[in-house]
Amino acid sequence: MVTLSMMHTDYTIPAGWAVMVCPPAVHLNPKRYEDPLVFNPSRWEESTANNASKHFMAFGGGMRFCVGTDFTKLQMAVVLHSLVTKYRWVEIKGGNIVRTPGLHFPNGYHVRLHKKIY
Ligand code: HEM
Repeated sequence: MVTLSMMHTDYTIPAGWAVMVCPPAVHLNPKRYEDPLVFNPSRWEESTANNASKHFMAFGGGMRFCVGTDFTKLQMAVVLHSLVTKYRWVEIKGGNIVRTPGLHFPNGYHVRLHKKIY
């Protein structure tokens, strides 16, 4: 909560306003992440940091840092890898993306998965 009106860059933050961090805006910062809108899991290959930083806060930070972080990353790697390599994806309908700045699919995004036959 801002107790006294203050200026930040060109913006005035009036007294009484709450200031919150917007993680999606942080995670889509092109100055920090190359082509942030591109699905590129390989971007994390060189990453050694496992904790929150001011540039990565998907799992919170500080003393409330998500205890499921490592489990979740492993699950996502296994499930996503399987979905992408073992199935063919066919779009059915939807797919409009709204960033507000959170990611929303207002009409849903329907796909049909076909198991690949080798
Ligand atoms: C994509 C998956 C996940 C995301 C994005 C996520 C995100 C978060 C975030 C942002 C917090 C911090 C909340 C706060 O600051 O109050 C949190 C806390 C927590 N998460 Fe997760 N989480 C995920 C998966 C999981 C899983 C799979 C588990 C358990 C197996 C888990 C267990 C917890 C617990 C217990 C806390 C509270 C930690 C504490 O307060 O000390 N999370 N998570």
